[in-house]
Amino acid sequence: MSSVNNNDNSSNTVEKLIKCINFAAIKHKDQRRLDPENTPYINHPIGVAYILTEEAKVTDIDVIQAAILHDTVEDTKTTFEEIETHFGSKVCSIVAEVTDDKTLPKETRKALQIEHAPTSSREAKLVKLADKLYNLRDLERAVPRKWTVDRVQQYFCWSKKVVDGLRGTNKCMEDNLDCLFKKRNVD
Ligand SMILES: Nc1nc2c(ncn2[C@@H]2O[C@H](COP(=O)(O)OP(=O)(O)O)[C@@H](OP(=O)(O)OP(=O)(O)O)[C@H]2O)c(=O)[nH]1
Ligand SMILES: [Mn+2]
Repeated sequence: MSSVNNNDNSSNTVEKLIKCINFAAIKHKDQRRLDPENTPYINHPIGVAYILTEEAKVTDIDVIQAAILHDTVEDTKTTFEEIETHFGSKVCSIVAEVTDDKTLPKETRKALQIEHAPTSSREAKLVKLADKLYNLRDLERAVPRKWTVDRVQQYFCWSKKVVDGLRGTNKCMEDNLDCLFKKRNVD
């Protein structure tokens, strides 16, 4: 029966995704976005994964899992050991590539993103492109609490420098990002 075959593959994929979503939801449970509505933080990693599946047409399950988990180590007490134990070494390595070291000064972290973008793996580049696209769209939608108009513009300018190092990875996301940069006169 064909349903047996279908079930084998797709139920495994669904299980992996629900496991990631559940893990990230628990880890981010006390966090909110900085928008005026205090949106739950988990909307961001889920939205990043949704950009990858719906717009970028990415089907690599490791990339989608890494997208859902991408801010857990950076922004919560989650460790890379936990990620590796629950989700394996491939997903863990993608998450590691897109995780900033929050012990470094902000200026250094921002410079390192620009420096590391061109040499990162294709999988990490996909997650980074979707992360930037989500955050820039979010900035268009609402200005985060305590952010000045100038800070918003600086974020666009810095993002363009990171994105320039990620090019040649996914036309759909790069075109969408370029539209946003153009609207802001960022080049
Ligand atoms: N646009 C927007 N961003 C918000 C909001 N709430 C939280 N953020 C987060 O803020 C981060 C960008 O703010 P910054 O001040 O530049 O960065 P920092 O957290 O590293 O200090 C993003 O982190 P990130 O996802 O790790 O990406 P990255 O920009 O550090 O690469 C983004 O997810 C919101 O309401 N709108
Ligand atoms: Mn993020």
